[in-house]
Amino acid sequence: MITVESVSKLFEGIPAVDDISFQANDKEILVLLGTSGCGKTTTLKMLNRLIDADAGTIHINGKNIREQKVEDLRMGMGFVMQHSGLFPHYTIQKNIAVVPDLLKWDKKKTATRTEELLHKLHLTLDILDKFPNELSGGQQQRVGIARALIANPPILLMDEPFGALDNITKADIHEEFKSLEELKNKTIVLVTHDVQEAFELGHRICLMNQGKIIQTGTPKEMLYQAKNDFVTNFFSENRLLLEYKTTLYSDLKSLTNFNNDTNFQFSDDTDIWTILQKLSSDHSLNEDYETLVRAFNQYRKLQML
Ligand SMILES: Nc1ncnc2c1ncn2[C@@H]1O[C@H](COP(=O)(O)OP(=O)(O)OP(=O)(O)O)[C@@H](O)[C@H]1O
Repeated sequence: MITVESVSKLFEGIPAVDDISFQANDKEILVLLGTSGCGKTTTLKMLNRLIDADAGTIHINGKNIREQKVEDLRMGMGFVMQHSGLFPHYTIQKNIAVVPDLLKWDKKKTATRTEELLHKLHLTLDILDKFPNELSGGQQQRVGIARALIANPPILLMDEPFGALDNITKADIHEEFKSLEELKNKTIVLVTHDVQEAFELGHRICLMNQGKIIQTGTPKEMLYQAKNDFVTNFFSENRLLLEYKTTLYSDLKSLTNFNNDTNFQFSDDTDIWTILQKLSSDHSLNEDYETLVRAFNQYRKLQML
């Protein structure tokens, strides 16, 4: 568990991060969300002491990060940097082997683990002898993730890990990311300015503005229990889509007017957006589509009461 308490950071007297507190629970994906310059990256870098906080404390599993060696701290954390952060003059193989080399792994162990990760991340072995600029943006970002995961750290810090991808590629990668076994037991703090990404990946979201955390909560809490107008306005542009994506089939099943006789073949944790997309691709399912939309609208009304 990561516990951040009353942490601040000033650059040239100006607060970049201003008295923030939050917790990232074990095995959750906590997203730091906000517009450019609001202090997300500074916050992330304070967790692994790439930047030292000026005030406040950060504990990881109960240990103050100031009271341990920086190298030890960082060995327990993978860091995926903005724009992949690969060393341009290193081959992919060398880029991935940075941490194993520091840990003095033998060559065979590094090669085996590298191959395992490339396979899991759907990368082919032929990229190992290439340089980063010979790979697509998506491939580079996957290599960045492989590099961060190689020594299987319990914590993963990710700074705009999918930032260079277009929206269609992003949506595919989000799905894949969520289903990666390798990530399931990790505590992940992920920085993004992309609202949809925050909603698709985050178990909880810290919404930041001007160095402060305005609200922390689940995606649903952000939508239906917004703390103030800033939060409401931040999500207003995509609101309907976000509501579809955060509402699950199980939420609607409990509604009294939901026609459960219809033979919906969806699991309880499927979101309504996904179900509507599937139903809309088949005209014979028009009635099911209508039933679902009616139930969704009733659910929305109840949430907003
Ligand atoms: N090394 C630095 N020196 C001076 N000012 C800095 C430094 N690093 C960050 N800042 C300033 O601190 C503020 C927060 O920056 P930070 O990079 O944390 O924001 P961010 O939310 O991650 O933005 P982005 O999404 O654009 O990376 C900004 O005003 C930035 O200009």
